[in-house]
Amino acid sequence: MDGTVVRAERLTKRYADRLAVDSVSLTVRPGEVFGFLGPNGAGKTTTLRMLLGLIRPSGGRASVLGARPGSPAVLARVGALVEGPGFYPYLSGRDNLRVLSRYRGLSDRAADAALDRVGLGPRGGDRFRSYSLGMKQRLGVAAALLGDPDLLVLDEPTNGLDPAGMADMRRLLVDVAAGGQTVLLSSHLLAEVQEICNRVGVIAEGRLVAEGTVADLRGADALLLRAHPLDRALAVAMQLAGDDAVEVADAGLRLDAEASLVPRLVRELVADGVDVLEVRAAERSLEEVFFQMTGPDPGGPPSAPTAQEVS
Ligand SMILES: Nc1ncnc2c1ncn2[C@@H]1O[C@H](COP(=O)(O)OP(=O)(O)OP(=O)(O)O)[C@@H](O)[C@H]1O
Repeated sequence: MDGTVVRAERLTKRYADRLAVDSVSLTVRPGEVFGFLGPNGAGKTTTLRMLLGLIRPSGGRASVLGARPGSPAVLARVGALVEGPGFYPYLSGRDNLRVLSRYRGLSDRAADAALDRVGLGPRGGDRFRSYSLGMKQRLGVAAALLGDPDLLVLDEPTNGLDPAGMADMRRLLVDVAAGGQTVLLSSHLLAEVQEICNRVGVIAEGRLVAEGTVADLRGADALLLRAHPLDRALAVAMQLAGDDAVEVADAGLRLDAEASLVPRLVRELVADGVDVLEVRAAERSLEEVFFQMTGPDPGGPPSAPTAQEVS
């Protein structure tokens, strides 16, 4: 393995004339929580299914833990929650896990350990059908954790959970990664990804539009300048930061430049007779970035969404 847990290269899936996944390349590194973020129908599940060897790509290739997705050596080291797991409603959570555990040649102890790991130990004797949605979802993660896999692949693990259930799930996943396991999860919830993921891949209409850390994607190195008169300030700013690095925004200027430019910028503005009213670092929220990248006019000004959910 070359230091990556998952490597997808131009992975593509076509259904008739629909390109569900269009040439997606990404890497997931050991021990990280990688968030695969995109609106409904963007191609997240299809990509995860290809990485698990559940469906065959129409093009491109992928390796998981250094081998072909779905190969027996890989399957033993990957735990997944992609389609809702089929649990027996009349069996207890513990017995459900023991069934799965035996099926995979593991001991009952492995099942009990996984149950404890997701905090369901005390309710392990209750029937599955009496579980809340959050508990069912946690049991699904416990099933994926059976046998301590090196990689956990989870499709929308917090889908349908209430805020407390979501917070529980987030804690659990951060805890899993802290123990050294790698987590690849998909989500359409920005806040969630922002909170728990080390790195993010953003997918829209089948295409990966960005990959990087949350800080990378936000592009923290920008400055907002309010000054008068604005046209003179614009000329000075362009001279210093470059023509393409300055745009008019929010009744001022936005410069793609590092904070180290501020003293020189202010000096030159003042020397040119410009009144400097405000200079500050601009940090875009991941939400703004997301809408900018996935919206109908990529690269245009972001809309101003207020909801945390993007679909
Ligand atoms: N078996 C299939 N046959 C035909 N089209 C499919 C099939 N599976 C997925 N698609 C289409 O591929 C596109 C991507 O679907 P996918 O389920 O991967 O998206 P997603 O990002 O996981 O969305 P969601 O968050 O709604 O699950 C959609 O347009 C979907 O209708």
